[in-house]
Amino acid sequence: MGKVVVGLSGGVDSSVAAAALHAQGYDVIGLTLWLMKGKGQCCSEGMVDAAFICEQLGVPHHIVDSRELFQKEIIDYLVSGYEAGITPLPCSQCNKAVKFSPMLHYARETLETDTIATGHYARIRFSPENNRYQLLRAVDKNKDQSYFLYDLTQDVLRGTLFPLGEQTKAETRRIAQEFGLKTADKPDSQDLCLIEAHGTMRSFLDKYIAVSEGDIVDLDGKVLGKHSGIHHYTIGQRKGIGIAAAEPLYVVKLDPVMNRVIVGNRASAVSADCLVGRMNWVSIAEPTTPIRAQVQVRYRSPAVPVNVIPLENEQVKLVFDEPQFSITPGQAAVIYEGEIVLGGGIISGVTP
Ligand SMILES: Nc1ncnc2c1ncn2[C@@H]1O[C@H](COP(=O)(O)OP(=O)(O)OP(=O)(O)O)[C@@H](O)[C@H]1O
Repeated sequence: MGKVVVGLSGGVDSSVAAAALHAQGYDVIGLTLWLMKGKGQCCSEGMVDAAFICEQLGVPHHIVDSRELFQKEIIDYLVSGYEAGITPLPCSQCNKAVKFSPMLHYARETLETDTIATGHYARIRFSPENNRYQLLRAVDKNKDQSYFLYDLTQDVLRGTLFPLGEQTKAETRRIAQEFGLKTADKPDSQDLCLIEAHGTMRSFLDKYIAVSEGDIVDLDGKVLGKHSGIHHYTIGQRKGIGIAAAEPLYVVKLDPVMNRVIVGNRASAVSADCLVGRMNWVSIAEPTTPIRAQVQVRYRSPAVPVNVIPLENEQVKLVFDEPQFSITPGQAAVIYEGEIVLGGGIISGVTP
């Protein structure tokens, strides 16, 4: 069956991915990327649990110190994004720049194999019609992580296995019990790994970004109150604005130049279209004419019907059938056709 390098976080999903491939006859090698200092997944606790799983399976375990890469690609990216008034999405960036490509590189250079695997819930299949590896949603729609994987390249998809893509999370837990894995009852991670390590996004960002008080204003520029730094806010946010008003107020814009948070009613936080940059076309070649599709603008948002208009420089314009609430620069817009991820990119702005 050949050799496969399995990315082990120390959680139940990657443990089951490794155990299942091992049971199928693969030569499994566990690989844990050390991403941050501190306890928790991706950190010291995760490394120890991953080592335990490898010992249980009787397979080698490698640890690669990736803290510098994580700092540069994720922490610096987050901090500069929040300073600039956007709400960056770290997970897709981490998958692309910290996990998949570096893991595949390590597998090729050090372990002499072209195949890696992770415990992500998504599916990959080869389409002979257009000669591309396609990315699909997982069978378990509640666990589907395809949204975070839209930025993977054909080279990475060709070399990647997702052993959990066809099963539900409940089945994964049951299989973990059957294999008697130490991680079988380990709770699911609830949040971003960074947040689990730092408490809240706010406390994480406060370590890096100085408090800088400014005005909260309405759409006409009238000052309604004070904020303690635009990085504490995100588009569409309603709670925690701290201003009494006749109707609920939402954050509709963050202005880093004037250091202002702009708020308005719900109708003003709705957009008919948006621009998306840094597009990566996954399952199809870059289209040259508009296409009909569905788009997901946040991880937990439903996919909604959209016209996708290709523009120059890896950009598209999305025109929603129904205006969408809280389109947030920095988040990913992932374009689907049913189960298939056509492509995705980063929301760069909305048309006022
Ligand atoms: N530090 C790491 N080193 C190597 N692989 C990792 C690491 N963190 C995550 N992965 C891989 O990415 C997959 C998805 O990671 P994610 O952070 O979404 O965790 P998860 O869905 O809770 O999975 P798990 O239960 O395996 O932690 C994991 O199943 C694992 O294969």
